[in-house]
Formats: sequence, structure tokens, C-alpha cells
Amino acid sequence: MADSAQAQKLVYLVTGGCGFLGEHVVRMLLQREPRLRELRIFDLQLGPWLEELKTGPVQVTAIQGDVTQAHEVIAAVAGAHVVIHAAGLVDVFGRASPETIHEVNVQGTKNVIEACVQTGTQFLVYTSSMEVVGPNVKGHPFYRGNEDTPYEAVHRHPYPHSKALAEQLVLKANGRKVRGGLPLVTCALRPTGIYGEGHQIMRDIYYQGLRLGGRLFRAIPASVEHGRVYVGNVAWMHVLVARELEQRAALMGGQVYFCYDKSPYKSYEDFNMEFLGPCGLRLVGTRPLLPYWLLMLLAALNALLQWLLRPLLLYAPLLNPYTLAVANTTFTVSTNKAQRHFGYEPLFSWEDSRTRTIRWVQAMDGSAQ
Ligand SMILES: NC(=O)c1ccc[n+]([C@@H]2O[C@H](COP(=O)([O-])OP(=O)(O)OC[C@H]3O[C@@H](n4cnc5c(N)ncnc54)[C@H](O)[C@@H]3O)[C@@H](O)[C@H]2O)c1
Ligand SMILES: CC(C)CCC[C@@H](C)[C@H]1CC[C@H]2[C@@H]3[C@H](O)C=C4C[C@@H](O)CC[C@]4(C)[C@H]3CC[C@]12C
Repeated sequence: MADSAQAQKLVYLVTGGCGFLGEHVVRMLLQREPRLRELRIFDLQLGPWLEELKTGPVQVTAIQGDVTQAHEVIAAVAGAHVVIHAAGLVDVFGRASPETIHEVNVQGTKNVIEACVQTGTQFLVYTSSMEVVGPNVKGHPFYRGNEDTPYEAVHRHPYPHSKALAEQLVLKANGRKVRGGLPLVTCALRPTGIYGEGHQIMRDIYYQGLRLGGRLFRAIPASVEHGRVYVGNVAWMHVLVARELEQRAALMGGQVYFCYDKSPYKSYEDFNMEFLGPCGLRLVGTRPLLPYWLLMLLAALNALLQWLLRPLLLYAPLLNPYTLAVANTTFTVSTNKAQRHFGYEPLFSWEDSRTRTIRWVQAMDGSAQ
């Protein structure tokens, strides 16, 4: 008993802890980090599910706050041993302005780094993205690459641009002296397209399929591979990195790691069918039903409509020139860097990840389309 009381000494802060990934990180920490004394969850919007966590042995502190507000971030970070910075504005559909995306993703990350430095927090894990590498605007394939694979990263879209700038800030901050004189240890995790329970885009596509009479129409050739990783494994990587950063600071500090697991290499649409198929949806066509030039035209039309309608309403469909380019460019990773550096093995097999995701889709209310 005395041992476990003594062992429970760490204070963790998860920014964006109520988001899709953040919730999984929070739950994983509570299950798999026995040294936790307090878990602070910082988010713009707090989820009602947090209440149920407050009855456990770890003190769960919910903090409604905005990463763009430096004073709010400092107050949340003060006294934390580890910060997992997963808050971000994930928008590739033109819902938010480029300035807002920059403010949240870049200035927000600067605020987190400065808060660590000012308050003496030594360990910072940043949720980056595969998008800091690519796909690039030239449509170059990244075929089962790793962290060292050369690739021409060119960003024109505000979201990947902001993630790339934020990642650079985090990596550059590694080694800075925090209050008390110890060095800040940082690293960045780069998930590919995350899937699993709570994935909003999967939900949208499922409902779209239901509205279309249980059908989805193939738009992307089956040969285009899109990297995907299960949310539980991404969360597990965050927990492991946070745990190992202290012991392996020299090796892991300033490093980037792709998030990977045993999810199969498939096109975006074929991969989604692994879950949507067993839930009654069918992907029509072995080849794209529309020629690529027509899809590009439709995507451009959507972008034009978005611009024209902006004063009246927000028109933000899934298809736009950027999402089409991402879905239509092979981008997959094959690496074991996380295994070599901190012993990562996926916690969930592909079969588990698939079953859990299917169960979640099945539990959705089909009438809520
Ligand atoms: N979803 C993916 O496929 C994917 C892939 C790679 C990387 N990522 C990264 O993972 C992180 C989490 O993404 P997600 O998919 O869970 O998105 P999400 O939108 O579900 O979660 C982001 C969370 O951040 C919070 N947030 C946004 N602005 C904030 C602000 N100003 N202050 C405080 N909190 C704020 C949101 O309220 C939300 O809860 C992001 O940094 C994203 O860039 C996501
Ligand atoms: C062209 C249509 C037929 C299909 C549109 C699908 C499109 C909305 C999907 C395809 C790929 C998706 C992105 C990809 O999985 C990886 C990421 C990285 C992450 O950091 C943020 C989300 C994002 C950009 C996904 C967004 C949705 C995309 C573009």
C-alpha cells in the first residue's frame, strides 16, 4: 500500500484531452500509468464523460481553457511533470480561417513550450502529424517510408503548414533550460490517418452511405495506399513516450516518430470498408466511377462555392482540391524507430482494432443521419 501511494507521484497534463485522440490518451493514461497522481485535462470544450473519471484513484482535473491564451496555459502547466500537447485545430475543409489555424496550432504550441520553460516542466510530447512530411502539393508518393526517407515537403495548405511550424518549434525547444535549470526534453509523434472509436470523418462517411441507400461510390483507385493507424495504438505510443522520455532523454529528445501499427496498407476507401462493410455498406465499383479530371473539377467547384457562399453560410464538403490530393497520393509508413528507441509494440492487434471500430460503427444510431 505504502509502495503504491509512493509510486503515485506524477502530474500529467493533456491538452486537447477531450478530442478524438485526446480522450483515448486520457483513458489510456488512467489505465496504464500507475505512477499518476493527478491528470489534468485541458480543452476548449470539456466532455461530460470526464465526470465518470473523477471517481477513480487518480485526481482528474478538468480545465476549460484555450491554448492561444498564454496565461491559461501557464496556469494549467504549472506543477506538471509531463505535458502531452494534443490540442489542435484539425481542419482541411475550410471551416476555419488560415489565421485561426495558425493561432491555435502554432501560437498555441509556442505558449505550451514557453509555459514549460517558465514553470519548470521538463517533458513535452507533441502530437504532430504525417502531414508535416506529406503528401506534398506535387503528388509525390511516399511509399512505406520511414523517419529518414527523403521527401520534398512542400506545404500550401494552412493545416499541414501549421503542424510543420509547430513541430519545428517543439524540436528546437529540446534542450532549453526550464525554470530550475534542467533541460527541456521534447519529442514529436506523427500519426498517419487515425481511425477508431470516435472518428468524426468515419461517422460522416457512414451516414453519407446510409443516405445513399447503403452505397458508397469509389472515387480513388484501389492502388493508392493511404497510411492509417488505430487510435488506441496512437494513444499507447503517447503514454509510452511520456513514460520513457526521462530515462532515455539523450536518445529520444528532439526526435520524431511516426505512429504505426499492423493496420493493412490500403486505399482510403478500401480501408474504411473494413468497418463500414460489416455494417451494411457497399463500395460500388472496382475502379473510380468518375475520371480524375472530373473529380478535380468537382473539387474546384466546391472550393469556389465555399468562397462564394462564405458571407451567407459555411459550405464545407469532404471533397475539395486538398482532400482529393491527399486521398489520391500514396503515403504510407514502414518503420520500427519507436520500437528501437522506446520498446513500442502495438497494444491492439489489427483484428482487435478492426473489431472495436466495427462495434463502434454498429452502435451508431442509423436514424441520426
Ligand atoms: N485525426 C487524425 O487523423 C490525426 C492525424 C494526425 C495527427 N493528428 C493530430 O492529433 C491531434 C488531435 O486530433 P484529433 O483528431 O483528436 O482532433 P479533435 O478535433 O478531435 O481534437 C482536438 C482537440 O483540441 C481541442 N482544441 C482545439 N482548439 C483548442 C484551443 N484553442 N485550446 C484548447 N483546446 C483546443 C478541441 O476542442 C479538441 O477537443 C491534433 O493535434 C491533430 O493535428 C490527428
Ligand atoms: C476524395 C474523397 C473521395 C475522399 C475524401 C477523403 C478525405 C476527406 C480524407 C482522405 C485522407 C484524410 C486525411 C488523412 O487521413 C490524414 C490526415 C492527417 C491529420 O493530421 C488530419 C486529418 C487528415 C488530413 C485526414 C483528413 C481527411 C482526409 C483528407
